[in-house]
Amino acid sequence: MGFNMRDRVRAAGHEVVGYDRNPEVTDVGSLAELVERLAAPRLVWVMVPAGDPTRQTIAELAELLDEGDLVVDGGNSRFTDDQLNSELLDSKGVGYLDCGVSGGVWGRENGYALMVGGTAEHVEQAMPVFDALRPEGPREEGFAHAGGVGAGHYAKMIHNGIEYGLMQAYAEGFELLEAAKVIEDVPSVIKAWQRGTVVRSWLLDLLVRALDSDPELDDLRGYVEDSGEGRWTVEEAINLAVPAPVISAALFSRFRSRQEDSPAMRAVASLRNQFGGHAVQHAGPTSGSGTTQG
Ligand SMILES: O=C(O)[C@H](O)[C@@H](O)[C@H](O)[C@H](O)COP(=O)(O)O
Repeated sequence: MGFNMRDRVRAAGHEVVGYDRNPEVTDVGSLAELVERLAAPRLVWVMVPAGDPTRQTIAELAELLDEGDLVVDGGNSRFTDDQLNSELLDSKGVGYLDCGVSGGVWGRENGYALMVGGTAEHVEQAMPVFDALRPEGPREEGFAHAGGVGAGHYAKMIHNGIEYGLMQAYAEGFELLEAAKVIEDVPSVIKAWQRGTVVRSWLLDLLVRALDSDPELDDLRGYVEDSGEGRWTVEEAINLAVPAPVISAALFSRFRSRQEDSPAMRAVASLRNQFGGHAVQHAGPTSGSGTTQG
């Protein structure tokens, strides 16, 4: 993603020096070299995996940068990391902004929506780069200064929680259409929702795109990873006592997708058999084929 963002910022006429551990895409051999190549005051955009990789990169930058420089963490860091990163850099006179970035692999062409946390002064310093990255059109439709340090990543976390819920709703609708005998052409129904309907959206457009090349989605296994944002959203819902049943269910559906078989459902089947003598299916080579009464 950083690679695409570099291209977009360059295309807007800015000097960009990129460092990546992959020698095929990097412009320089180290962070130290990157800092040397840029004239102060510098803006360093960190776009690495959340957690330790981001924390370590920022700690290294704190040693290399000069007073007046600015670091933007554009990764999907947890918002609670931002205060620590900001304090560390502040002790060296280096500014810090956290920036939630949405747009994925399409952002290079369409622009990236940006949600930023930090001081107004730092936001102003970085605005030429934000303007280069955000989608064309009114700034407020693809950019928000959401609040102080942490607000950008908080906004992105909630955005991603919503993303989980929306995807899950489309997915369940897809399965229901597939299961119904009365529907003869599932992709055409979903395609027809793209214009005029209440549920039209970019995610729906992407589902149509996926169905164009694989009408029953049977090239894929129903196995879904997560990279943290949905979990943090649910944790935050618990902390704030805000009911978030849709996002929670969407997160748990992903966990369920990774199980070959469900221990919980084995327990339910077993109990139903214990108290009511209801039929169960037995595991083993003939798994699923035999049922017995308790
Ligand atoms: O807005 C975006 O561009 C996406 O949300 C992007 O940030 C990424 O695709 C998600 O982080 C995936 O999140 P999960 O791995 O948790 O599904």
